[in-house]
Amino acid sequence: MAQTAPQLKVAVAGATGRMGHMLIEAIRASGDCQLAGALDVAASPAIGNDAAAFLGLASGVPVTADLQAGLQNAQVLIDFTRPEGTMAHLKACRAGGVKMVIGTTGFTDPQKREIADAARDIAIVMAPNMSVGVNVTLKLLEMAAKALSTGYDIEIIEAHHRHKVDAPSGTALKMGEVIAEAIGRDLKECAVYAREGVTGERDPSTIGFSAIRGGDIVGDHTVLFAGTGERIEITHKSSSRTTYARGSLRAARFLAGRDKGLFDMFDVLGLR
Ligand SMILES: NC(=O)C1=CN([C@@H]2O[C@H](COP(=O)(O)OP(=O)(O)OC[C@H]3O[C@@H](n4cnc5c(N)ncnc54)[C@H](OP(=O)(O)O)[C@@H]3O)[C@@H](O)[C@H]2O)C=CC1
Ligand SMILES: O=C(O)C1=N[C@H](C(=O)O)C[C@H](O)C1
Repeated sequence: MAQTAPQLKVAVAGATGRMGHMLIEAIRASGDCQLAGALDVAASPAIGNDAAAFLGLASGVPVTADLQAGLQNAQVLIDFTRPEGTMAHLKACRAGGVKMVIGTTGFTDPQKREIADAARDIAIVMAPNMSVGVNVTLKLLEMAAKALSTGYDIEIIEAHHRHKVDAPSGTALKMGEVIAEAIGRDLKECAVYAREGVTGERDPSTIGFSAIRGGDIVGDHTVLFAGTGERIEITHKSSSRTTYARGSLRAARFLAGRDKGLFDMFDVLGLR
């Protein structure tokens, strides 16, 4: 008799959001993962509906706001919601021994510390960008920043859709952190998030951020190293959210072999 391989049981938080839908579609198409739960806010009109109804399909998994019900069959929760939602899900996952892939952005430092603390009990992959391309770009930036640490002004420009609620994007901040670390600066001390009025000349030790919001832009990031007589631009452009969903499933599979610890996409992709 043919043996069927065991499937990874994955729950999705923010199941009716932009990423939630992409994830449910990717899980159904994967062949090795199974949708095991679908969470959303209690006020969502989709509560009680089948989580795959937006695809015209039946998964047998209802959208629920009850964390215990949504997590009871899951090995991993993939969370693309808001920081306050993620923190509530984190507590439930820690209590229930459910691993987490966290794609949500906009966390405060205390929230990040709480996530790191939870990783003493459960395995977590957390990254502001799950795409392979962005994570390879982060490695390119590390190299470029080291070579261009003096004589080049560093500016990070990001553009996203009109619905995005946090700025700068988590990816832009991560780019800033990677660059700052590569050249021995502290992003908290050198980041400039806004310029208006008489700003004075640019301080060469700063890293500037600019955020554009409009239309349906999926996510563009450019790091500009502006020198005298030349400038270098390293750009990544997302044209579809499928890359984030595929990366999230890679992260979920990576967690299948881990019991605890905090990991990122460098760990998942072997880029460390
Ligand atoms: N790491 C990565 O690769 C990527 C990260 N992101 C990040 O993922 C997050 C979600 O993005 P996106 O899918 O576009 O956003 P959406 O607004 O489309 O989806 C968010 C989902 O989370 C739900 N939600 C909102 N607040 C809460 C809460 N307090 N508790 C539980 N659920 C909640 C929303 O429900 P409702 O709509 O009913 O309020 C919605 O279903 C953002 O932080 C974004 O920056 C996005 C893309 C890639
Ligand atoms: O909100 C989004 O859409 C995205 N958010 C992430 C971020 O804040 O970096 C990743 C990607 O850029 C899309």
